[in-house]
Amino acid sequence: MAGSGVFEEIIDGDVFKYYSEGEWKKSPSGKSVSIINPTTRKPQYKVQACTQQEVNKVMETAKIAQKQWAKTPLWKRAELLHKAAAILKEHKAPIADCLVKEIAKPAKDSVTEVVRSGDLISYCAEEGVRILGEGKFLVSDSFPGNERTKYCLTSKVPLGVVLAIPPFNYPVNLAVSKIGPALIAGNSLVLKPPTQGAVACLHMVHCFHLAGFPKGLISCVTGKGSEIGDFLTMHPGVNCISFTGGDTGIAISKKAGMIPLQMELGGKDACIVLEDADLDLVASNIIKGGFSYSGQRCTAVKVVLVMESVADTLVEKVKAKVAKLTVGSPEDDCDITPVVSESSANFIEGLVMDAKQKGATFCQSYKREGNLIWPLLLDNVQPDMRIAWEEPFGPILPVIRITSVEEGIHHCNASNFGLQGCIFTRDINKAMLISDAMETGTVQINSAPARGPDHFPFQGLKDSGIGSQGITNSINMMTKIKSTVINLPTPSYTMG
Ligand SMILES: NC(=O)C1=CN([C@@H]2O[C@H](COP(=O)(O)OP(=O)(O)OC[C@H]3O[C@@H](n4cnc5c(N)ncnc54)[C@H](OP(=O)(O)O)[C@@H]3O)[C@@H](O)[C@H]2O)C=CC1
Ligand SMILES: O=C(O)[C@H](O)COP(=O)(O)O
Repeated sequence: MAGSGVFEEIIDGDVFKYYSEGEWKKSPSGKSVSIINPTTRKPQYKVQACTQQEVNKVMETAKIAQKQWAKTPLWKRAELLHKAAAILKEHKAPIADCLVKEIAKPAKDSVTEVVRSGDLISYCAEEGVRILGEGKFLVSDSFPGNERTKYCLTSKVPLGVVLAIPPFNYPVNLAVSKIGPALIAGNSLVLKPPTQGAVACLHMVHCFHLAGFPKGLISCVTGKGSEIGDFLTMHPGVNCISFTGGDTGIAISKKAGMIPLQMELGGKDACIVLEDADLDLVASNIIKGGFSYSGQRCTAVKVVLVMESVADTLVEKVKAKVAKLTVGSPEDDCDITPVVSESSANFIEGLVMDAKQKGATFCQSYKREGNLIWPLLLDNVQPDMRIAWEEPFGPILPVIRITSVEEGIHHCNASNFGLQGCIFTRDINKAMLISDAMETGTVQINSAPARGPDHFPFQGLKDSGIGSQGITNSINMMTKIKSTVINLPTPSYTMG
């Protein structure tokens, strides 16, 4: 049960505490925020509604703790991260249970998210000691007009205080994908968890507490993004923001000061299917890519662009697989579970009704009970339908029939998003040409889009983001280069 056993100290009555100065605290605001269980649609948990005062305190202590942490040897930082990873994995069951109740993620996937997060932290520790242990040595005589009188030593140094804001769909994993790189690189970290997913995040933060990280190095302030978000992102104490979520990220990037930003935002990942594709492979990937976690993944397949000549066959294969998807509660580990909120379900329904009115072919009847929406494949979608362009973040998948590859590439590139895309063909030469033409951060050949494995680079173009994630890129992004130049009175060339 949440807040029991080793997690007892993170709860006060029925309200979960926030984490500041190495301690679990109640907000003097006396206010709390309810977390609604997407399945029951009833309040499940409560968290503190932190105020600007608490944010100020957290920033102040994060700055002080970072100075000391930057002087902590890399191997010691890595050792603590490995310890936190082990504790997190040891307590995967209660944390996964929070995910089931807060975001209706199927039970098995919830456990996978926690285990994957532990592995991610350990990989950060290993990668960090390697890449941060190396710098550059440059000599001056490679630039015209110089003798060898200057040696330049460069190293990667921390940025300071990193603000991490993850979204609801991977609250734990997308939090540690920011925490791990920030800490190994010598930064301190302030986490603002998504409201849906906050309790899972608080449990995860307690695992870092139990591992023995210094006081103030990690903090976690809870509350609605709409209430404390601006104060956090515009806070002068923040030296870097790593954000994953929707359009909010675009607004943040306009408001944030002159600090490095890492933004992973929405996507409308296209799946281009050529005539020579293995249609069974395509159908399986459309199911996995389009419907896992009920389509609530930024990397979900969000539009299928299939050559007309194979469209009928492919649609039949996908329909047969959709019929086998189980629909119900996350506790029962169903494939399709309730979407995160009523407003999200209403938004999805709006897209479905628009497609209906404009003449899309419904491969199943539309069905909804509360936040639970049955999987739906929409065929013969046309460019004037909203579903052709907008991200449903739900189990609804549009199919657009194309008569040329160029038409598919054009649709993909006309989107304001550019996260990932995929191509199915047996011809690698064609696949490469199409991949090069697609304006997306990643193109998968013969598989559905995916962020993982977590050390792969992960980036979005256009409205899909700024910068690149993935463990190595995040560590590098959360550092800056510092040079020290040794000036010699006379040229000196090293002899062998
Ligand atoms: N590219 C990627 O890697 C991913 C992209 N996404 C995208 O995220 C969206 C769905 O996730 P969702 O969580 O609803 O996204 P949101 O953008 O609504 O929220 C993301 C985070 O931002 C917080 N937030 C809200 N308002 C502010 C603010 N003014 N300032 C600072 N933070 C704020 C939220 O807190 P609170 O919950 O309290 O409102 C939450 O922690 C989809 O568009 C999806 O594509 C999702 C996952 C991965
Ligand atoms: O949050 C998301 O949706 C992701 O970053 C996608 O992750 P996945 O491809 O591993 O599901």
